[in-house]
Amino acid sequence: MVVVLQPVPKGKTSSVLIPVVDLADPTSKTQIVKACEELGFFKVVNHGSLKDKAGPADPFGYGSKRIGLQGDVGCVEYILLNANSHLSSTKTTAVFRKTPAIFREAVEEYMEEMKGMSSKVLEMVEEALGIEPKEKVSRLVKVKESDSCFRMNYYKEKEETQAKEEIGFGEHTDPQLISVLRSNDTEGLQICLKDGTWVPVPPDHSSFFVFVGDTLQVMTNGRFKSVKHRVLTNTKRSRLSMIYFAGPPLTEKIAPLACLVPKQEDYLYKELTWSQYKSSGYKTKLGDYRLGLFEK
Ligand SMILES: O=C(O)CCC(=O)C(=O)O
Ligand SMILES: [Fe+2]
Repeated sequence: MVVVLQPVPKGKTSSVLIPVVDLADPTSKTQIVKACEELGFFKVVNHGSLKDKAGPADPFGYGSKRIGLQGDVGCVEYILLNANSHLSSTKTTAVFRKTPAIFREAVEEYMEEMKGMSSKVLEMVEEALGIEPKEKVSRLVKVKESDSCFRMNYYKEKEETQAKEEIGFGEHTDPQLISVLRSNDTEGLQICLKDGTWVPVPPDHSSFFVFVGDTLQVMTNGRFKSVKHRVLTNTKRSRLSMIYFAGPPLTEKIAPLACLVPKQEDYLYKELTWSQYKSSGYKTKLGDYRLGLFEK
C-alpha cells in the first residue's frame, strides 16, 4: 500500500502514497494495522456522519497563546484543552474558559466526536491483532478519566513562498495513544519514514489523519511506529489544524501488552504510568527521543 516512488538521500523529501483507509471497507482493520506498522500514519475517509458533525475545516479563526518555546519559530498559535479540565491547572484551560460559550461548546462537541473516532480505530486494531482482554486499549480513551486533549494550530502565511524551509512546528512524535488531525487545504505537514526521509502529506480538509503515538508504540512492543512529523510554513496561505490527542488516564500503567509479547524477555519497554511519562516528557525538548524513558 505504501509505495516509495523514488529513493532519495537521507534528510531529503520524497513522494509516498499515504495509506487511505475507508472505515466502511470490510478490510479496513488489516489496512489500519499495516499502515500503523509501516508508517504510523494514515488517512481516514468515509467516516460517516462525523464529517458533517465536525463542521467546516476552518471554523475557528483564532488562538490564545503563542508556542515558540520548543523548536518552532513562534508563528503558531494554539489552544490546548484537556478533556479533564478539572485535572488541569494550565493557563490555557483558564483562557479557554473565558472564550465564548458557542466556541467552547463546538470544541467540546468536536472532542466528543474525536473520542468516538479514536475508540473506533483502536477497537479495529484490537480486533485485527486479537488483543485480550477485550477493549484493553480502546477503553483507555473511552473512560471519563482519559487524559485526552485538543489543540488548534495556526500557521500564518508567508509573503515569500520561495524562501527557505521554515519550521512551523518542529519535528516530534505525539506522546499519547493516537492523534486525529483535521486541517484546512494548506500544505505543510510532513511525516518521517523509518529511513529518515521526510514526506509531504497532501492536505485534504474533508478527511482525517491518524498518527500513532508513543504510548501505542510501547503497548504494541514496537510493532506500531510512533510517527515523527513536523510542519513547514513557507506557504502562501495560512494553515489551520485541529488535533485530538487520545490519551490514557493519568494513573494508567503503560507497558507492552502481554497478549502480544508472550515471553517476558522479549519486552522492549518497561512499565511507566502515563503520568510519569508525561511529566518526564515536559522536561525534554520537543524533538527529543522520549521513548528512551521506556526502554529497558
Ligand atoms: O498542524 C499540524 O498539521 C500538526 C501539528 C502537530 O503535530 C501537533 O499539534 O502535535
Ligand atoms: Fe504532533
